[in-house]
Amino acid sequence: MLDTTNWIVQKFGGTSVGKFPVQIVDEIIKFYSQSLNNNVTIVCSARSSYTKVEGTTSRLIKCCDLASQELEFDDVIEVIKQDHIDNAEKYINDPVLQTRLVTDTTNELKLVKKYLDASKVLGEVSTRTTDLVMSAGEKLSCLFMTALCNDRGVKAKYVDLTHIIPSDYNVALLDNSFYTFLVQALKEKLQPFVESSEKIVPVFTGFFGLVPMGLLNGVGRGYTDLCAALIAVALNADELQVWKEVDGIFTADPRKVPAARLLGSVTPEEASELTYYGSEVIHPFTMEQVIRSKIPIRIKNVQNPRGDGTIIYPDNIAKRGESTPPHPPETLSSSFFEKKKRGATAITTKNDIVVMNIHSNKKTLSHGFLAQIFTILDKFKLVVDLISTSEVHVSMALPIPDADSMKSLRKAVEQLKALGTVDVTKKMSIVSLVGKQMKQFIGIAGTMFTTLAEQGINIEMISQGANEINISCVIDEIDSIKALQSIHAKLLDERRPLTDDENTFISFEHAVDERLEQIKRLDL
Ligand SMILES: Nc1ncnc2c1ncn2[C@@H]1O[C@H](COP(=O)(O)OP(=O)(O)O)[C@@H](O)[C@H]1O
Ligand SMILES: N[C@@H](CC(=O)OP(=O)(O)O)C(=O)O
Repeated sequence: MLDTTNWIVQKFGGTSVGKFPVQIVDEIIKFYSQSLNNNVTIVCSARSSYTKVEGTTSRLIKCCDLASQELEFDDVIEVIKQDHIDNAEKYINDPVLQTRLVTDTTNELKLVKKYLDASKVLGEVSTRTTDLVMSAGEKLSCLFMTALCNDRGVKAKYVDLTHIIPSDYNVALLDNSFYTFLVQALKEKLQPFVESSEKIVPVFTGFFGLVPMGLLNGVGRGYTDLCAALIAVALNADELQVWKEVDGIFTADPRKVPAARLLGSVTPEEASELTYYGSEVIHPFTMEQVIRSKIPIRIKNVQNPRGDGTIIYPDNIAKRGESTPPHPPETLSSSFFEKKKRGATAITTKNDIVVMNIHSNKKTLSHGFLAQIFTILDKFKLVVDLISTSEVHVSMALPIPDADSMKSLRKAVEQLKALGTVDVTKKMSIVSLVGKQMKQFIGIAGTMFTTLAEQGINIEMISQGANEINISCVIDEIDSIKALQSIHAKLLDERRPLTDDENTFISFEHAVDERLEQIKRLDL
């Protein structure tokens, strides 16, 4: 028998809560908890009415920046307050629930003001204060979603995770011992719901506490995915559902490549690479936690809740309760296990890339040369996405998405000039072809680069990722859409004629779903 707990964790992003709250309650939470009779836990991010960059988290971070410069931030808090009060008045019908929500919202923002007033006097906002201020985004969003559930006939209870990590808890790294500690703490928060005879949906703030080095440094934006993953682990959930405004993971960004196809399944490694190289699908730290507990992740669309979505699951690990894949039950068709995806899975681009070339002046030994370069980059907190080196020459692609990182780059270049000649090319883009099986597929890199040449696109730098599931190159940003569309047409469009190398190509897209279905039918 499959070992199920009947718990499902549903994570809703900030723009989904901002734009589709009623659909979330009526068509998603109600469907799973009432029609399918699952036990549902929901985890929400801070609301964004339009886009994440203009959303509540971004506004709260802005308040921290202003306070650290001893500038006024009250206007920004007022915008957040008004936005949430208007929202409460628009969606919550029950007057008691509405009044309570408005009061709770006002009180949370008073607290934010108190923290920031103190910081403004000091002219410094500590990482702890930044975390406390940011936590308000998820608190406001979850107070609202709890009220909305109760208003629409789904019994729900708000759970605040801001203080789940004790203030004296100290670690230098967010390693497995930290996550194990957090999962245990989450289990304690969940216990009353698990033991309750009444069905109550816990609404967890998608902000999991004040981490020792600060959440932005330790995890970064998009932390709610990780929070939801840890809750799924604590519940031993049957599935973690990440609800977005896209049907799942496509072979390319569907906004840029109209011919992109929805993928039935991808591996966690592929999902991580796609997210890192420009397709913001899921926070990369999320996967490790749930996969360790053998919990599948499903990406689904709030605007199309009955769609299958995309499942993220390893192709070499048995699901919970399932025998290990190398020894499949004999009744499973052997052809099923022989299916191999032979080509690329998806293509993505990442803009705002700067290419930096450094030619050594040969005054340092080659090993010292690289060490010094990285010491300088580290000092200015600059990240290197791709690198190619020879003894005296280094080419690097660095993501420089904003004015602050550009300032850091300029300072770094000044210091790097002591090592040799440095040149910098801005407005570049990384094109990455991702696929778990690509490493056995010899012609694929050749086809990718020939396609770019045919389109007259100049390649500045090439790198085949060390993990062998990613082939990347750097091109001019202006050519990125043309590159995406032409490589997609050659290597990912199913209607294209197969190349010689690909005549054994068999689609693997629904492999995980199929495998689970077959095993369920066997009633092991
Ligand atoms: N390969 C891809 N598959 C699916 N979406 C992609 C891909 N690459 C880029 N995207 C874009 O990522 C976005 C993710 O969805 P969205 O729900 O807007 O994110 P969020 O959860 O952060 O609000 C979509 O707008 C989509 O166009
Ligand atoms: N609100 C946070 C956390 C988050 O995960 O957001 P979202 O789920 O909307 O990407 C952020 O903006 O980074």
